Amino acid sequence: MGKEEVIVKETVEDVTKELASLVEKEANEAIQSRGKFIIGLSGGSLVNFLAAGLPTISTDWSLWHVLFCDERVVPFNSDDSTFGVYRRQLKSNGGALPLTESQFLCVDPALDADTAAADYAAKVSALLGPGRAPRCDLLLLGMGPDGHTCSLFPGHALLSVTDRAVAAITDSPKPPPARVTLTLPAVNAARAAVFAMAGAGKADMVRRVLRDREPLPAALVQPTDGRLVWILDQAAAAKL
Ligand SMILES: O=C(O)[C@H](O)[C@@H](O)[C@H](O)[C@H](O)COP(=O)(O)O
Repeated sequence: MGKEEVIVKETVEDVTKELASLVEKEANEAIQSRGKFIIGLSGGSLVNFLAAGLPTISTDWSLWHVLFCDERVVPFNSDDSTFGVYRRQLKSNGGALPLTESQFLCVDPALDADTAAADYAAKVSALLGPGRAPRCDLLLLGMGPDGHTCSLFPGHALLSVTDRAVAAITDSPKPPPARVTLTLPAVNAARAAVFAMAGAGKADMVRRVLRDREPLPAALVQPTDGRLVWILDQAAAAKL
């Protein structure tokens, strides 16, 4: 297992800054060593952290490739589409995120979930190489109130998938039901994985994962040869 760090900052603004500086460092190291930066994004409150933090960083944006740790199989103009949410950020305020749509590797919402997963898996291998454990430079993850991360839910059969990097789910307990997600082998192959979160609403689950070490999906994120970083505000860390 790689190295785990838990960073506790005072406020949500400090979480945003810490996350932005970590992304900047990882991006610039990846670009320096490998000529490109491959980052996996999630939805939820992470989008707000990134919309506030990314414009402050200094990097060669043209060398970024963005994929999704998971995505809902819904049209891009649906409020449930994670790409849709980021796309609105690209367009707002003259571009809150300094990236272009063509830099995103998207799950095709015109396909059914299984076909969309196969199509997304092909796009991921074209970028990262074949296999069940492609190596992203950085994955930014969220954690739901049940301890899920990506579309890996507690007790779900997808947690035992080890033979592929990408899988479909059509019975997600959290709507919408049809999604495409990276699997645990792909998540744990990352060079770095980061959970960033804030607020008292996260405190119980943060305790269950980080202190009690319950085998919830978020706790199964343990990059085998990479960094794991949790960035919390004081409210989210209150029960550690
Ligand atoms: O598709 C989903 O189920 C959500 O996008 C999910 O993955 C999200 O990251 C967590 O539920 C945390 O959400 P918050 O960051 O908004 O608390």
